[in-house]
Amino acid sequence: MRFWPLFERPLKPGTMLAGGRFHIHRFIGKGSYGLTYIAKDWNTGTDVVIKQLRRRKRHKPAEVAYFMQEADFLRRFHHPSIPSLLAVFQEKEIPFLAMDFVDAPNFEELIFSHHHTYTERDSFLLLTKVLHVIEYVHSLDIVHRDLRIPNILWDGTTISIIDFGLARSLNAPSPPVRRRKKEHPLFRELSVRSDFFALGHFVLFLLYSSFEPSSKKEKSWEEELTLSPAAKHIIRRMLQLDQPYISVAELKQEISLLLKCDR
Ligand SMILES: Nc1ncnc2c1ncn2[C@@H]1O[C@H](COP(=O)(O)OP(=O)(O)OP(=O)(O)O)[C@@H](O)[C@H]1O
Repeated sequence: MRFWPLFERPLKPGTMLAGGRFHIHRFIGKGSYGLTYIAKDWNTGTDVVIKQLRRRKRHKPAEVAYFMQEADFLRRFHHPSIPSLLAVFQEKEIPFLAMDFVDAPNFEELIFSHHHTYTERDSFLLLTKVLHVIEYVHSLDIVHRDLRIPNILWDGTTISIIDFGLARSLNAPSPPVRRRKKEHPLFRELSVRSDFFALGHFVLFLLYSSFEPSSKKEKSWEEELTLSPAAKHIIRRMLQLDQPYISVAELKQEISLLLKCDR
């Protein structure tokens, strides 16, 4: 059996990939599947994101299939809020994929580093923008299954959705569902409901950004947040505490009523 060190050293800045087309600028993060970099694409002169499968995963067919599936989905999408796939290639038998770089902060950074705060109205307006993108994804019978705040980017004008590594097709066989330890099973369900469940948490993160605790006692979001009855109703349905939504259209309709009443 081959032994691979647990810590895999990222490629150095200046490394050339794909026959010199991509030039690594910097390493930006490590996901469960591999390593991510910002690079320059010499074909266009623009910055791109390059994902590299971990070396020890390259001989595991399921891991390679997961990795290639993200490339497949990105190839199928044609949407201004989803990065386009630029290339898929191998270097020394390790698969890589290159996609557009989205130059915008994600909501984890906006809330916890930039300390942005969002009212109920702001939160549901932003949720509507995210839902426009997710409606497109669902129209292709694909569910994202990882709509956490680090994967939703906002430059003040455009929402972008990244990281389709856990996305699945609803009508084609896909690699088995894999669940990370401690995560709620409803996050990974093979159904559009998993995206509504995740976006219920997304909207709660936005709403909690302006929350000032008045006591040390931990309470539920319904007790802590001051929300309109319509907002509570929508979040309860997204979190499947009440009847789950069956489509983005149904959810968007309830949000648009809330936003009309709120004017
Ligand atoms: N197209 C992109 N444009 C801009 N930043 C990106 C893009 N794709 C990924 N990133 C950023 O690269 C970093 C690493 O992302 P990646 O998806 O590889 O890992 P992760 O999301 O941290 O891990 P995991 O997928 O295991 O949850 C993150 O900070 C992410 O925001």
